[in-house]
Amino acid sequence: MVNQESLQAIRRDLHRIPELGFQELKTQRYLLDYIRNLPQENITISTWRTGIFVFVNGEKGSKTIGYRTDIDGLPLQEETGLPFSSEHEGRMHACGHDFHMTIALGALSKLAEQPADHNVVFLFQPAEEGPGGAEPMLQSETMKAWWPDVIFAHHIAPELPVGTITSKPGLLFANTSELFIDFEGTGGHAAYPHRTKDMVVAASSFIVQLQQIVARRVDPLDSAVISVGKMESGTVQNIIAQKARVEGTIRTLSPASMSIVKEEIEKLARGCEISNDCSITIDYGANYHQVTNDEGLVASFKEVVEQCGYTYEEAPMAMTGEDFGYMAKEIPGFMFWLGVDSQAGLHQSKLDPKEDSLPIAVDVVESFIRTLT
Ligand SMILES: CC(=O)N[C@@H](CCC[C@H](N)C(=O)O)C(=O)O
Repeated sequence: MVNQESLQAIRRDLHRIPELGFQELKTQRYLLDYIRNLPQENITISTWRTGIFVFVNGEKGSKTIGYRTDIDGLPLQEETGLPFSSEHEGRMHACGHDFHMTIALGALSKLAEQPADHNVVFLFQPAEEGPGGAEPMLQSETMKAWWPDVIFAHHIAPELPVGTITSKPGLLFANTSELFIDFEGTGGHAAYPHRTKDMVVAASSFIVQLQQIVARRVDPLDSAVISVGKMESGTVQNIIAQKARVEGTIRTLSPASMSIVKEEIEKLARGCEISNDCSITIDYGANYHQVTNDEGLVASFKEVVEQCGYTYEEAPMAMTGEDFGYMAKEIPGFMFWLGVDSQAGLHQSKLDPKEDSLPIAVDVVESFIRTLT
C-alpha cells in the first residue's frame, strides 16, 4: 500500500544510510530488497554498478518512458537533530535524493501492480553529486536495450511550498564543471617571507581574481558563477605554506561561456605562476551538460499537475547542475522541481523537507506516466 505512512518509512530508512557516488552499496541493497518484494510478473530488474534499472512492461508497450532518480548522498555532517538522522558520519542526504528514491519506489509499486499502457524504465542512478553517473549509465548495454522514447526526473525545491511544482520549457539547469587547483611554491620561516614563495598569498589572490572572469569576461546577458567551496593550505601559524589547494565549481548558462571561463582560468594561472614563482595544476573533475527541457513534454506535464489539483508555476533558470542533462541531450526529456518547504536549503546540514510532499509527487509521477500519449 502506497500512502503517506509507507512513503515516510521508506524515506526515513534511506535517509539513515547516505553514501557517496559509486559507493551506494547499502542503498542499492535496500532498493533491491524493496523491488524484489513487489509483484514480479510485469517487471525485470538489472543492476548497473551501484545503480539499478527496472523495466515495467506496459499493457500496450508501444512506447517506453524513462524515469530517473539519483541515489547518492553528500559529504556533509547532518545537523537536523531528527530521530532518523544519518547513521553515516560526515554523510547526509542534503540534496533530497532520499526523497527522489522514495517517490520512484512509490510510483514503481503502483505500476508493478497495475501497469500503464506504456513501458516504463526506472533508472536508479548513482553519483549525481559526482563524479557523474548519468553519462556512463546512458552508455550501458541495459540502457541501449531499454532505450526510452522520452525521459524525466525531478528535484526537491526547499524554497517552494508543498503542493507547488515548477518547471519550464528550454534551459532549466546550468552547465557545470568541478574545479581543483593545486599550487606549489617554496615554504619557509614566517619571519623571512622574502626567501619563500608563499602559496597562501598566491592562492588567495587567485581566488579573488577568479571573480573578475565572471565580471569582465562573460557576456552579462549570459551568466556564469565560479564558487570556491574549499581551500587548504599550510601546516602551522609560523611556517609559510609550500602548497595550497583550491576546490570549486564553475556554472554557466551556455557551453560557449564554459569554454571562455576555462580559457581565462588557464591564463590567470599562467600569470599567477609568473608573479608568484610557483607551479599550478588544474583539474576540471566532473563536467555536466545543461538540462534543456522539451517544450511539448513540459506542456503535457503542466496539464497533469493541474488536473491532479496541485499548483504549477513557471520555474526560473537555475545555476544548479544535474547530470540528467546528458540524458535530456540524447532523449526528449524534462525535469521538474517539487515543493518541499524547508527553511534550510539544498546542500545545507539542516535541510528538512516536508514528507507530506511525497504522496503528491507519487501522484503526479504516476498520473503523468499513465496519461502520456
Ligand atoms: C542539484 C544539485 O545540487 N546538483 C549538484 C551537482 C554537482 C555537480 C558537480 N559536483 C559540481 O560541483 O560541479 C550541484 O551542485 O548543482
